[in-house]
Amino acid sequence: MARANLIDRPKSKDIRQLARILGFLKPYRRQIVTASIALVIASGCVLALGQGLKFVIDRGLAGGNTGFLNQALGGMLAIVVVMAAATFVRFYYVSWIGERVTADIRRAVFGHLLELSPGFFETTRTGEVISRLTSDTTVLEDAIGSSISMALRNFLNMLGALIMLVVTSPKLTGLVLVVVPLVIAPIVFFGRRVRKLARASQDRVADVGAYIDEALHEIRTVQAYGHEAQDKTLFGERVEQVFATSVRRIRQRASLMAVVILLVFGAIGFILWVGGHDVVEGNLTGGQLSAFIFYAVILAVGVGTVSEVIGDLQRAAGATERLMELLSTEPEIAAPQHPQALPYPVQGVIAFDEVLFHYPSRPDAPALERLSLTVSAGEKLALVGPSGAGKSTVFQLLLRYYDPQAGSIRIDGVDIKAADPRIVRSHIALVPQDPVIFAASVADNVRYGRPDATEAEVRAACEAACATEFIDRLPEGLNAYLGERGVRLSGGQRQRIAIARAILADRPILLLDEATSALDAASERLVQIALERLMESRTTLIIAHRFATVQGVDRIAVMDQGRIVGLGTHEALMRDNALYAHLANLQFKPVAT
Ligand SMILES: Nc1ncnc2c1ncn2[C@@H]1O[C@H](COP(=O)(O)OP(=O)(O)OP(=O)(O)O)[C@@H](O)[C@H]1O
Repeated sequence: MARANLIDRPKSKDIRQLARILGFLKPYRRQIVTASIALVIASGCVLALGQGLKFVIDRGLAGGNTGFLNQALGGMLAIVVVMAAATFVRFYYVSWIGERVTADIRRAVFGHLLELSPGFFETTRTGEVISRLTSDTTVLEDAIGSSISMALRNFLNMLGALIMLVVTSPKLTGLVLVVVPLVIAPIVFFGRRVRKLARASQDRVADVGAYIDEALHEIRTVQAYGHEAQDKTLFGERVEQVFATSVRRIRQRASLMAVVILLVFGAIGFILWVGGHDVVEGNLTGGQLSAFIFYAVILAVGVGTVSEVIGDLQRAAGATERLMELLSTEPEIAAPQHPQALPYPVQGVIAFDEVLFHYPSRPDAPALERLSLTVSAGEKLALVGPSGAGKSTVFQLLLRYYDPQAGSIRIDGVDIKAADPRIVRSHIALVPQDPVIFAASVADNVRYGRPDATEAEVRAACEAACATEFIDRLPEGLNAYLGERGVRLSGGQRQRIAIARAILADRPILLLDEATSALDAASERLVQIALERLMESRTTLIIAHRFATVQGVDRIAVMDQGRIVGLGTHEALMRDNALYAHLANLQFKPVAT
């Protein structure tokens, strides 16, 4: 699929990709301007310090004039105070912008993901999407909140320092321009190797983590098969790999430090030597030479930093591209420009007319083959059929997760393709086969479809769903926390919560995918009562697995290979429809009493 390729495509390292976040920066113009002003002031102060240094040495020290010395030091102190204040403002605002924009991007991407049709998630690995939302945004946060500003700051410093160097001594500047690259190149080279090895170390550590996770998770199997000794050996090998990789990194790092010291001090010494001759010969003052060294160091630090953060910016460019790609994915199912309204109130008449549909990933296997079916308002219709007949697909299309390739689906006479999918869905309640329970309280789970419902309404819905019986026994009743995926509830209890949710949502159309899992007799009976209450006066489509259900509905549609092959009451179909009779004997569980 095209979308899957899109996800797997290697990402560019082109820094221009970063321009795509400009839209997110726009609302924060004021902060950006403030930070930029602070940045320029701080840079100016750094450069002014060099002049202060010159002044102190030439006028104060060399001149033996303590008055000048006091003045010069006072001036330098003032510059330092301004620089500290400007640095505070710059750091605060730049970091603030980084965090703010990351938060905005996270919200925008997540909000957008929720709008995408289920088809997108079938062809995209969820892990990949999660990683984009978490780690890619963190990479961006680092870039906006530090790397970009570091690059800008050092660039400004470099530029200023270069100008000051030329002003101070054009001859020495020529020398510096030759020496700085010679000093920086090996530092950058070793720096890259160290970083690469650091990443390798992290990967090895991740291997160790994964191994621990597996072994401890499966500790029962490990012990049952007496696998401890092998695990110790295998784990030991991984740990040693981490050690070996780290040692390589440490060696590089130690060399890097030695090289830095040698080169930097060597270069300073060399310039001092050349400049010293100039001072002796009277071409340069001591202060000028000191200022010169000062600016040369700033220039070198600037070059080093910029070349280092370029790697970060490239990473950020890749992250930006991945995030913006998600943002620019168009939902396949969207409301038309002028959506048609459903009549008010919605009666719940459903009509499938010659619907032909195949899933996007399986173009050669139609899931529905020219299916036609009409369900009148308030009718209860059961869908039965062998696995893969297309029963769930009927639900998916009615909820407009996909559009059919041919034919139409209407609700109260309105083609759902012409309506806003959100409005269509707002008239449909879904009770899936495996009820979805969110990690929240009972009340919040029931309120899911109607967040503004009062506590009394929630309780009434729970009562109608025969759920108060167990809810009241939970330590905090309606406010009890249900744990991730509702692990603290039994199957029958989860179903009743899902039913309460649908009762509270109170929508004219109900889609019910009956659970296949066996419940104990008492639970089964309660679920049955709850379901009957839920179905009352609603148009209901049920994927039925229970005998009590097919007996209680108005009509049953028998599906096979995407078609309807029988339609009628249980008795009539038992008599006339061989497939139904066969399925009924095989599938329907007897009613529990
Ligand atoms: N997301 C999907 N992508 C591709 N094919 C799918 C998808 N979902 C279902 N199908 C295919 O479409 C056909 C109809 O599936 P559907 O889930 O509607 O059957 P069903 O009658 O509900 O089956 P069951 O009772 O086992 O749930 C099957 O051949 C199935 O393999």
